[in-house]
Amino acid sequence: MSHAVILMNLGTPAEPTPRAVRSFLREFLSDPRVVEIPRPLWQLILNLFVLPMRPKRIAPAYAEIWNHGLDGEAVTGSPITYYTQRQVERLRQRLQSAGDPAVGENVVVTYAMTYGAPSLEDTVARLRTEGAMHFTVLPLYPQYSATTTGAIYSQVAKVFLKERDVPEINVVHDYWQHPLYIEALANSVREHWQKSGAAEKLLMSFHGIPKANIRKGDPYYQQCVGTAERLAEALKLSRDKWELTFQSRFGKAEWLQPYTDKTLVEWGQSGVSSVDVICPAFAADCLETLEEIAVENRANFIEAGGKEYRYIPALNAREDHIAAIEAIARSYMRTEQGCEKSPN
Ligand SMILES: C=CC1=C(C)c2cc3[nH]c(cc4nc(cc5[nH]c(cc1n2)c(C)c5CCC(=O)O)C(CCC(=O)O)=C4C)c(C)c3C=C
Ligand SMILES: [Fe+2]
Ligand SMILES: [Fe+2]
Repeated sequence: MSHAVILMNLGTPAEPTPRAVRSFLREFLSDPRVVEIPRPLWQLILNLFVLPMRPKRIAPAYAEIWNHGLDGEAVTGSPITYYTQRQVERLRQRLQSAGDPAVGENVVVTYAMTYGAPSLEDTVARLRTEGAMHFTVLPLYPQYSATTTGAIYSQVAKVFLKERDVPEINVVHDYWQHPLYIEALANSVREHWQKSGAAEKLLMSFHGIPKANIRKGDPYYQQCVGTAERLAEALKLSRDKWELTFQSRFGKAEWLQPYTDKTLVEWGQSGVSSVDVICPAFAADCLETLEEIAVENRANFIEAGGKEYRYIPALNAREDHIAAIEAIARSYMRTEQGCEKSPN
């Protein structure tokens, strides 16, 4: 009998083809946690406009990042899956060699994706047959949003809906202010500065969500601001040296601002010559960092007059990141509770 730790991230298409991207986007964008437009209207828009067109446009971008890593890392397949698998391996090593008998040999570490494969449902079913009694689900989203972490809570509830003896489940809510997460981010910036020198500005770009979600109570914006302020403080950066922006806008509604792409163009035009970009909301490099930030926005900035643009990789499987993830997982695991089966 054992504890199972399940790392979760968004997911990715099975292949970088329009067909596979369409199937992934259908599942992802049909989730009412992600798009809150009333169902019949959204299903119409999704089936008439988004799914016939977007996959053809996005598949070539996926093809560009497929098998491509930063700093010569030999990535295979989709980077988000590759890095999540490396995180699992490193966390497994740390937890299993911890010498803590309550955790030690009894802990199983694996991952699931909210959309695409492997699903949470399949993963939990497999772990149950292997004897897992306690589950710690760790969404790799440092900042809570109903569109990401909230969607995982919904899936957890659904997976156990038909079970009589529901196991003990802990879901990590957020970790934007965890000191080890902030420290790992700060270390990654400092290492980058040591290698390449510090640029004029540090841009902290977070994945956006619709602005209306914040008005309805999503705490995501406040947690992004909190993260950015803590990171700037750890780096001893004065307020004029950094900015917080939001990327990856989707659809016609107003999203959180300032927008990353607009800010970089304005900076290029107004004489900012060098910029370092970090994406603290992404635990693993993926399409939104490797393509949108490292390629598209670089081109925007240079075209607008900027000279040097450097993307600081996501924390991925860095040891200090895994140390943070380990501490967060442990704080949610009730190891003092044994894993024995109830007497019958
Ligand atoms: C309404 C649409 C979307 C919301 C809200 C949203 C929030 C959100 N997403 C992430 C993290 C990731 N998103 C990724 C890709 C992606 N996101 C959307 C749309 C919304 N995201 C789309 C349509 C896509 C697919 C690409 C595209 O068609 O543009 C990814 C990368 C996946 C990969 O395969 O590499 C990540 C990671 C967060 C953190 C977030 C809210 C906080
Ligand atoms: Fe997204
Ligand atoms: Fe246990």
